[in-house]
Amino acid sequence: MSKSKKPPAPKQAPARKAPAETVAKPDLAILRERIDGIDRHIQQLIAERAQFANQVGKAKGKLAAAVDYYRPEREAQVLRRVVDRNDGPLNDEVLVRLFREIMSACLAQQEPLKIGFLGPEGTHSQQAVYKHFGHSIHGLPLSSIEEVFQEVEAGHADFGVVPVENSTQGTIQSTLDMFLTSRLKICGEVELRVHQHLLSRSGSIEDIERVYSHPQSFAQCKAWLRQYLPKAEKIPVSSNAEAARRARSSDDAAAIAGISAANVYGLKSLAGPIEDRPDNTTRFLVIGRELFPPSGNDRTSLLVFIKDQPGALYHVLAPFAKHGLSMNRIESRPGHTGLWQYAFFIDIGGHVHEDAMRRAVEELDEYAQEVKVLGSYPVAIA
Ligand SMILES: O=C(O)C(=O)C[C@]1(C(=O)O)C=C[C@@H](O)C=C1
Repeated sequence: MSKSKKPPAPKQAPARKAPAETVAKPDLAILRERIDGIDRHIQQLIAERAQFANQVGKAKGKLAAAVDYYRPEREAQVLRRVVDRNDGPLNDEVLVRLFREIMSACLAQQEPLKIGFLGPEGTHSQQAVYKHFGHSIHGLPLSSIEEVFQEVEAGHADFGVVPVENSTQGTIQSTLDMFLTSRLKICGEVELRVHQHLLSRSGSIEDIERVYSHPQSFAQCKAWLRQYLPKAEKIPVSSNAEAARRARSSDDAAAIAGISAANVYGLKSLAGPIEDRPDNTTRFLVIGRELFPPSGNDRTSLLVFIKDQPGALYHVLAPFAKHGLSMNRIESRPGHTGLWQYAFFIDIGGHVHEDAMRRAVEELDEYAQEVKVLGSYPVAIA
């Protein structure tokens, strides 16, 4: 969709600058009155929107649970329109966040969604949950990526959010490997800019003798640690939030974690952001029990099992090229069913309900031992 921009204002002769004393200052009381009026209007519109969303819920019929009302493809369309309409001054990310919260609250009128994530409270996974589902949800902090899959499979959680790759550190293999055997589907993706901080209960970096963090976060801050805390002991733990929990026990300990862990565990940020690359981003997948319809800008993830033989990779790639589909990512892993059998994880632009993708998958199916559609889901927004 093309972004409709306002036409440029007609050129005028530059206004002559008035002497300083004659420039009229905006009247604070008048401006606040305008803001009050706009707030009244926004509130009225939000209430009206919530009523319509409630009616949409009723139009869907008597459904069993909140998860049956959730429509990620529709939410993606709503948010893309927000981005298309945006002419500032707020940026796309901010506006998407606001509208996401409105939809989250509208959906929670039925019942809040239950979302499992790699806990405890304060992890980047929890931030990814809020970014994708808004705050009107019931978050379930779980102790491992495996447990997130199990809780969604068992129906105790409606969806799960798991990290799959980081721009600095690469793939999170334990997540990919879960898909080798899981029946769950990928229903969405979230991209989160990850900022790391050095957190401690003491106010000073000179006191720090031990640093706790997840191995991935240590790796993201390697150069910074070498420069500023070369002598401190680095202790790997299961999550950044666990690191923050440990760091609160003494003044000579610190954790590398997101700033939200500082609030949860009562710590101060001694330095941050401290990640070596300023564009450090983690991609998360939303996992659920069903496949949703196309949103208009989707990605499909496939798992293709293939024997290690000449031309294997060519046969995997050829059908997508033939049908004009672009591949974003391909990664091979040893399969789970036999020696020298390989599994390719592939991400391609498009949805399996669309013709080109359906045909490409059918052609691939003839050659591969097994093709598993892991999911077709809206491309991450802002
Ligand atoms: O359009 C729908 O199907 C709705 O239920 C409404 C709405 C919204 O607030 O816009 C709410 C929840 C869904 O996940 C998608 C959109």
